[in-house]
Amino acid sequence: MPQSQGRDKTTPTRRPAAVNHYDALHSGFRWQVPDRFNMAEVCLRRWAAQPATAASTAVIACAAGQPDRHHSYAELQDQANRLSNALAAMGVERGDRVAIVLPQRFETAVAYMAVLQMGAVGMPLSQLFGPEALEYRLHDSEAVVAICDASTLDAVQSVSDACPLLRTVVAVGVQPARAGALDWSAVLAQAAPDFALVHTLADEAAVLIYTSGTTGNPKGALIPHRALIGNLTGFVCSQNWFGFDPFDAAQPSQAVFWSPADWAWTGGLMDALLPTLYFGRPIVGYNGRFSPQTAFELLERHGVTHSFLFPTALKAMMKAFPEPRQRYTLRLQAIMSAGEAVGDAVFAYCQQQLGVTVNEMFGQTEINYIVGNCAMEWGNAAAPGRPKQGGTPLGGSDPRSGGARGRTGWPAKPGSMGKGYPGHRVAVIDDEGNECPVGVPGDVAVHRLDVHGDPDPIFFLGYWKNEAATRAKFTGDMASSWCRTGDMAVRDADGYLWYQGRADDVFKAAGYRIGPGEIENCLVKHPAVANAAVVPKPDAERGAVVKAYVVLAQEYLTAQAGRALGDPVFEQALTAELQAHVKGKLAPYEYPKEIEFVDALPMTTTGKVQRRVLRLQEEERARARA
Ligand SMILES: Nc1ncnc2c1ncn2[C@@H]1O[C@H](COP(=O)(O)OP(=O)(O)OP(=O)(O)O)[C@@H](O)[C@H]1O
Repeated sequence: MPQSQGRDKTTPTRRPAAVNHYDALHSGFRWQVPDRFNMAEVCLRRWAAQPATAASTAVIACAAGQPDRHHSYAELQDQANRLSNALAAMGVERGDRVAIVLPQRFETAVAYMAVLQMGAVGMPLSQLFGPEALEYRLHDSEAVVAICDASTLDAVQSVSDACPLLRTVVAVGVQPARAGALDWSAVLAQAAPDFALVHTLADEAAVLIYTSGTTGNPKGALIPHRALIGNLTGFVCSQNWFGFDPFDAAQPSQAVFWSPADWAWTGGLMDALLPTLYFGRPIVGYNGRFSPQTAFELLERHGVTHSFLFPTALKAMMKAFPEPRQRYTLRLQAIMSAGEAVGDAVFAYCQQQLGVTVNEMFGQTEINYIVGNCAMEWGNAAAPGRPKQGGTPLGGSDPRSGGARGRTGWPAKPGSMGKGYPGHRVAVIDDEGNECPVGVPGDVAVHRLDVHGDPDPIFFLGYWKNEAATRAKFTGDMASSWCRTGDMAVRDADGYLWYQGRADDVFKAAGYRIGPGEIENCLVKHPAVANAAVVPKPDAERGAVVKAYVVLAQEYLTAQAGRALGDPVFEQALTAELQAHVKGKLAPYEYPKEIEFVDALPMTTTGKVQRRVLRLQEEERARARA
């Protein structure tokens, strides 16, 4: 699997002439987006319909202290059909929002497939959300049904009165059944096992995903079915992403996928769960808390070959297990990382300690998979344990044909987030919407039309009930203009983008533009530092000075023999050491004039540092000082 008979004709299959470099990949690529397209058709129905693939594993469900459970594509389809029928009986119609408030478990995959195949709109909500966050999203989205489990039922029920349109709550695995909630097993047992998929328009809404709220109030981004097609060049261009040519029936894959990214987040849903099912492979779903040890245990136990590991997870793994292969046997072939800048410390760790060139990706909920590296070097002997690969479906020389070996994509530059993936016209633009010259920072933007003038399918449909915010995202007419990401980058002479920070996080100190990412990355390279966040501290003379909030690595603290945080001598010495460390590596004006040691940084549920919270704290403190 995947088999040729299961291959859908809707995805980017065109092979340009054999080429060996980025420009040709880019210009040779044409989108093929059908009028009608449903994510559940390509992620599930085509596999479940074929005897050869129906019995293969779709989800490996794991939870601490419980045996692993393998669920096949056939089982996934059967359960999804039953749930679709049940939801229809509850009055759910095409276009209605269904909240899926579940962790990584088999039923979560069932819920998405059921909702998608009936043309309703899935709304992922994290199990980590408290009542306030849930109420905001359930109310704003006007969801009619919420599907929960024991980890989320109380919180959802506590706000259901405040969400008058929420008619039904379904509870997975909650025994005894709770008043006011329908029991999942009973609901599915009573429902019919056949369901006819709704052939949605490619442009029709599939999921409503609220952004993580790193920079402000979360906005609901409405994502159409076609966005999965838009993501595909990213998936297949990512370095050895699926470890096989997904369009080559003669090369069955052994790829196994796992990501700690919550399936309720764009990264977990659109970059892990759905693409794994799209390629007919098994995904490990771990229902439990992330820890570096759990991560390595899962990678080893399931022989995970492909993982989306966001930078916060990788940093924690790097600090806890600097040499993991001394303890764990890993089969990793590909790591994608996104959500925050990867930085060269983590990049080096992946290459040297995990044996994989990390493929950094950049995107956002609204336009998900737009920039990245494509470091495929077919027949690359430097990558231990990596099987021989097929050619990229987007073109490129194929080593099996005896043609030229070497790069088919574009190699990763450590610290850079890569180039625009084929099919997406990506640029760095200024305030007026003009492309910035090489080396000049600007806003990363994607054009609605690709290099051929065809609409790029990756785009969201707009923000839910927020036309003003939708319009503000574009430089002009929504159908034919640039869409700003709100993230700053510079482009180098080779066309690689170097992340500078969110427009909101970049600040000026003593007249210099400071992008926090570079300084944070430098701090994390010091063995004492587990994580860091850099923000401006208001300063009467210089406007602002660079301030770093630092979380120390547990291993470092343990080795300090009695010296600890709170001891001013220890803190002063360490501050001076960290300042010298940054001064030795970056521009003189970039070193943090002030360092504050903290136990933890404010994070979103998706594992991103909320610099905004720290910045506001600094502003408040400055007001109090004045
Ligand atoms: N490779 C990367 N390097 C640096 N930052 C990245 C990278 N990939 C993604 N990001 C950051 O993540 C953002 C996308 O995250 P997401 O869509 O989850 O919402 P959010 O921006 O965190 O939430 P909100 O819009 O509510 O503040 C990007 O805009 C960018 O700031």
